[in-house]
Amino acid sequence: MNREEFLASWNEKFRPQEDGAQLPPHHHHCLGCGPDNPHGHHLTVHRRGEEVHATHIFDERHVGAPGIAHGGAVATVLDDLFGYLLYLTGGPAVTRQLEVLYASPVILGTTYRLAARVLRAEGRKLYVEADMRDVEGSLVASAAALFLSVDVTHFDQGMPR
Ligand SMILES: CCCCCCCCCCCC(=O)SCCNC(=O)CCNC(=O)[C@H](O)C(C)(C)COP(=O)(O)OP(=O)(O)OC[C@H]1O[C@@H](n2cnc3c(N)ncnc32)[C@H](O)[C@@H]1OP(=O)(O)O
Repeated sequence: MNREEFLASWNEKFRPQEDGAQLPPHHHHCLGCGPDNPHGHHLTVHRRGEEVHATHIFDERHVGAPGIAHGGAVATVLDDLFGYLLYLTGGPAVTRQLEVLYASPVILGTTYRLAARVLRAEGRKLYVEADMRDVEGSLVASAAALFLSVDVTHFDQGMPR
């Protein structure tokens, strides 16, 4: 994606989102949610009140120990889910710090439910938390992160030169 295409999608992505709405992917090749990334998680995320929710099944592409999701893949999904809170807070930000608690193994081929929320905002700082549970409601992982808001020039660093 070039800079012009990225900017063109900006206003559409950060418009107000109704409760219940499916939120747009960060971009089409995003590792967490891009529908066109063959290595990605293809997360589908909805607004639920002041939270964002997703249902996810990890597969063989995300394996760590046999039959168990790699911890980095779990962190990727939690981090990307945090990125959806930005549609509720109204502007782009990036992860400055991410902490993941792995409560029990995440089993491939199993359905998990994820939810994320903003704890507080202080200037550019956005403190967020998320949890991932099995269908019985038991916690398998949780995360806390600090996002820092950025302006569009931040993303120039990744654009083709
Ligand atoms: C279309 C969709 C697009 C939207 C894109 C969404 C995509 C979502 C994808 C999922 C999320 C990602 O993976 S994002 C990708 C991974 N993250 C990144 O690549 C970020 C790499 N890091 C950076 O570029 C930089 O470190 C920044 C921009 C995050 C921050 O740099 P900076 O702007 O210079 O900030 P800095 O001055 O250091 O700190 C700002 C303030 O925060 C405080 N601060 C800094 N760290 C901490 C800390 N750990 N705990 C408390 N406070 C802290 C500082 O003291 C300071 O406070 P004070 O003095 O002001 O009080």
